[in-house]
Amino acid sequence: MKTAFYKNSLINLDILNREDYQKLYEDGKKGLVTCSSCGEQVRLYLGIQRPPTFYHHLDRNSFCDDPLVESPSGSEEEEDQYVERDGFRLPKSRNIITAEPKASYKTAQALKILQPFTKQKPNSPKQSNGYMKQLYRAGVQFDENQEKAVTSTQGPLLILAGAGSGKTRVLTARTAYMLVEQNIAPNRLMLVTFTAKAAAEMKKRLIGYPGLTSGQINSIVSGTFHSIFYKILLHHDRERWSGEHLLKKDWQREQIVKEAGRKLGLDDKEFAYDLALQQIGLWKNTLQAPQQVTPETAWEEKVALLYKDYEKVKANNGVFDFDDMLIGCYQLFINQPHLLEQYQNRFDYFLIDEFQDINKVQYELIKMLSLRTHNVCAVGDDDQSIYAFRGSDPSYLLKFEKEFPGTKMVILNQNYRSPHEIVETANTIIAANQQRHKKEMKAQYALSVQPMIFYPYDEEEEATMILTDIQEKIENGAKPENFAILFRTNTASRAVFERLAASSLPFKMDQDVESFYERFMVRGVLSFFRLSLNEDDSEAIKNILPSLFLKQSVFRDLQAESILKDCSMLEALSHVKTGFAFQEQKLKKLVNIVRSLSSTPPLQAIEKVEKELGYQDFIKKRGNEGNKLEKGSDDIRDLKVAARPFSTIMELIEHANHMSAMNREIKALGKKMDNAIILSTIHRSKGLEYQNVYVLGAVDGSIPHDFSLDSYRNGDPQPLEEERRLLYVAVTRAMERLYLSVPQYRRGRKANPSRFLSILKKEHK
Ligand SMILES: Nc1ncnc2c1ncn2[C@@H]1O[C@H](COP(=O)(O)OP(=O)(O)OP(=O)(O)O)[C@@H](O)[C@H]1O
Repeated sequence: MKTAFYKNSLINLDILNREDYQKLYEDGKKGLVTCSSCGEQVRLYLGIQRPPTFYHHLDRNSFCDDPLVESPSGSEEEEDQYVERDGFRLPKSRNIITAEPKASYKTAQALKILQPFTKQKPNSPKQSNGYMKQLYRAGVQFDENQEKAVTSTQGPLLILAGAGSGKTRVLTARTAYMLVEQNIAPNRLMLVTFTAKAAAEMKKRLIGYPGLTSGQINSIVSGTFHSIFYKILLHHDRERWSGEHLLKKDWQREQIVKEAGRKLGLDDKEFAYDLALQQIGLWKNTLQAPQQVTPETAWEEKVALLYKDYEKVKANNGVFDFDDMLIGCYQLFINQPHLLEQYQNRFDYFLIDEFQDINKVQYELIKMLSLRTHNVCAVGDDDQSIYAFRGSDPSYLLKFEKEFPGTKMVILNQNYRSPHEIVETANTIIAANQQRHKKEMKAQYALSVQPMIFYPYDEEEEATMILTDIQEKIENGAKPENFAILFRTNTASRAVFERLAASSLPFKMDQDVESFYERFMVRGVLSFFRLSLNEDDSEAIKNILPSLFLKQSVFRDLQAESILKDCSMLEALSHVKTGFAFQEQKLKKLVNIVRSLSSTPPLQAIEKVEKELGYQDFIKKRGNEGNKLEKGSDDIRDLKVAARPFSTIMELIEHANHMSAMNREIKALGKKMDNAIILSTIHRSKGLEYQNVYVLGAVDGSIPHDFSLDSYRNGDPQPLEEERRLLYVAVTRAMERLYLSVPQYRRGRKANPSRFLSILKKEHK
């Protein structure tokens, strides 16, 4: 059904502005839309599987005929036939207008897969015997290459394992094989994983393998680089490296750099200290001491000064951070060669997972420890290297054969996770990367269900369409834990979060994701709104000070002023003496502008804050502070999209409060929840698999991220290649179905489909 009654008018989906679909969808749920024929309540279907249509709420499968379409009278000008009502452009008459369709609905598209599926069973191992036979009998199968990777235990070995090719299976079987078949003492083996979770998963799998005792499994030296090397440090200097001296929390580290920043005259709330710490971590992980750093930008120059101070303060107070665990061990081995020798003799075999994400200090540690035996087994996939911003360097994987002479290489290219259609899509995407070992994944089966690209109008509709799709699938028997919604950066998940929070579906997300409305820039704008509603909101006053270029110490002056002059905190701003006539003048004008916000509709109010209260200038200034991943201006554009459904700032503030509370609640619940839809960044999804995967925002600027496009324009193609790998990682998480979302508008502007998808269309049409 294309037509319905809404706000006393007959509306037609083909003519309605596309941006109004979402509102119509929501009003349908409130019972405000009725059938054009029978008068029953109808709702708008906004999903992926079918084009938008009205359906009867009480009986979804019964549809009435649309009324006969009448031609518009030729005398009236087209525009005269419409009336604006509540921001909606509605036809004046109760007849349907058959004008040119204004909507640009684009039907979801199944990617046609050119390469037909040919069932090519991977070679079975020629003649497995000994422990391998036992594994087979226990139901753990291997193909020829997997078995080769398991049983080639002597000398350096590089296992290039594509996505879903069973590298976890191979690593665990190899460990078991060495212990049972080759009688290697478990404590001669070092097994390094990227996360503690992966190490636990490996142990869990090992317990299920034949011939192993839990005593043996527990004697293996396994864990992350940090956990293993920290134990070594503790063993040699328990006092210095005691856990109580560890800066466990980000805020502890931030406190030190902030203190250093104050000495440099940097503002606490204004300077991007989180990013500064990330940069310091990157320098540390690439073994660049403070005096060795060569800053490339003015921002890096400031961070380099903070780095110097940070290290000095830590040393003076006898505290250390996580990065120091690896650097400390590296220095221990360099300064005390006899200890290095001791550990070289202690370990015979090294198994390193996720080798593509190894950084310099980790690499150097393994290199020096394995000098005696060269028994290093590196497992990795250069196509899944996505942590360069943290100092990871896939070139260690690419140059492994050179660095470890006599390396044997095994390529695992059978994908056991996903059907042919998904594997082919992933192959096509990643083939465009220049810097990689060329390899093509082969699927084991085809599903005849193609990955889909769908085209929501914007982020809001994207969230609605995905939720509809999930609900449909759950009604057909799927479980919430079968779904993952993946995105490039956390801010991109706002609309999906809001839609899920309003539904009864269980979902969970990473613990460190702050609510969109708590983001620094967003909080700043909302604080102006809060002040317009309550002129004594002291939290809001504190939050707006940075954007007025006032120090936090001004807060105390304002408190005093408001008592002395018996005025509100907001009014007190007009009495602040900054010593700059221009600034004082601005503060005087500010009070009335802030007051006027309470009666301004949210979108205009945001613009007022930007233009009349100088927020745009503030963002521009902060934009120079080196943050290349998250721009303040993007947050404000996101806020405008989020604010669209609200007619007053009071409503918007209530919504923001509610969403922040939901964020805390979901995080608290999430820890205990296993059966839930997963909301995750692509980075965090690595190594995991889900039946149904939705990838948000497959548009330029999101994937690939804007900053990588900037780098590309400036002649550096590396970040763009990493972005392509990110899409590859996202796509290869899907075990059955994959949906790529290409919103037509993002952050209020027309968006272009991700350049990474153009090859799919070319190849697959
Ligand atoms: N030889 C095999 N036969 C059948 N199934 C297999 C085989 N090898 C691996 N699998 C299955 O394939 C899936 C993917 O394996 P695994 O999770 O070990 O892949 P991975 O290489 O670690 O993936 P990624 O790097 O993409 O995270 C798992 O469900 C695993 O049980």
